[in-house]
Amino acid sequence: MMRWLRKPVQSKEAEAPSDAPASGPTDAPAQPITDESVEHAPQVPEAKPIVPKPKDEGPVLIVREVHRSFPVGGGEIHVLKGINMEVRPGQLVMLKGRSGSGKTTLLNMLGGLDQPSSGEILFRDQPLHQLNDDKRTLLRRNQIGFIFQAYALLPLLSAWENVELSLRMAGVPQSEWKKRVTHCLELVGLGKRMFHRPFELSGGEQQRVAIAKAIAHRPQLLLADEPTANLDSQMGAQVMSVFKNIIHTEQMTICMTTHDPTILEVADHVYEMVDGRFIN
Ligand SMILES: Nc1ncnc2c1ncn2[C@@H]1O[C@H](COP(=O)(O)OP(=O)(O)OP(=O)(O)O)[C@@H](O)[C@H]1O
Repeated sequence: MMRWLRKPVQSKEAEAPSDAPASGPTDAPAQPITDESVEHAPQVPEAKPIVPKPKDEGPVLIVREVHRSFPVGGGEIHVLKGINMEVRPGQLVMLKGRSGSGKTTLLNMLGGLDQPSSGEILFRDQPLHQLNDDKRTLLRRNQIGFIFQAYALLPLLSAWENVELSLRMAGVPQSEWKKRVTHCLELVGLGKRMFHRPFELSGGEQQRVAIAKAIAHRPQLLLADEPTANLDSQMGAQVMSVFKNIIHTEQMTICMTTHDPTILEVADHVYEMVDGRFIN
């Protein structure tokens, strides 16, 4: 479901690119997942760390007593009811819970797409809950990557062009595009599919293009809303394998929502949400 689109929040990602260069680690050598290895991947393959986990310099995200209510009709619906959590560098954190429990509402706030009714969200010590729209847009553009259940690729552009577009939007200098696009597509195992358009790719391959697109500008934090929901179990396992690989090679931190109990075992931490609260 295109859940992010129905929320009354604004993304300015489509506006003119910022001049600020993307920050983050320099290209670590890609540990390519070849098309062959990905296609024959076991359930959830172990990622081989080729560089150490990112140095733990304190939490990437701190969430304190977050509440979120929405006006509905003449009243109000209280969706998040006092969320506390912490995400540390290099972690893969999952939010699990039934439909309607509030996972997407929380993920939107972690990415600065929406703001809490009360409470605090610190992203690398920056108070997301206090930043205005323009500052949150800039922070998202440079430091956060998003992956949606429905891939969100531009259908007329090739995999290459889709990833390149994200570098253009983030204001990354053009001289870096070729190397970075190649690196990201190889990293997700699509070195041989770079010039295919979305309709020429399988669902799993399209999701991997979406991942390459989301990480191209080297965000510190990658947020994914049900990234495996449209995929069969083998393709879902491939996506999880790519996530583990990205954490090690790109020094990123990932927070995702899921319904799928079969992928929970690869998480470093699972928060279970019931009716707007964590029960663990
Ligand atoms: N903008 C909004 N206005 C009113 N209600 C909203 C709004 N956004 C979310 N809600 C409500 O908040 C509740 C939680 O929604 P949310 O999308 O966060 O759940 P979820 O756990 O992500 O569900 P799913 O697994 O189906 O994606 C739902 O009852 C939903 O209708």
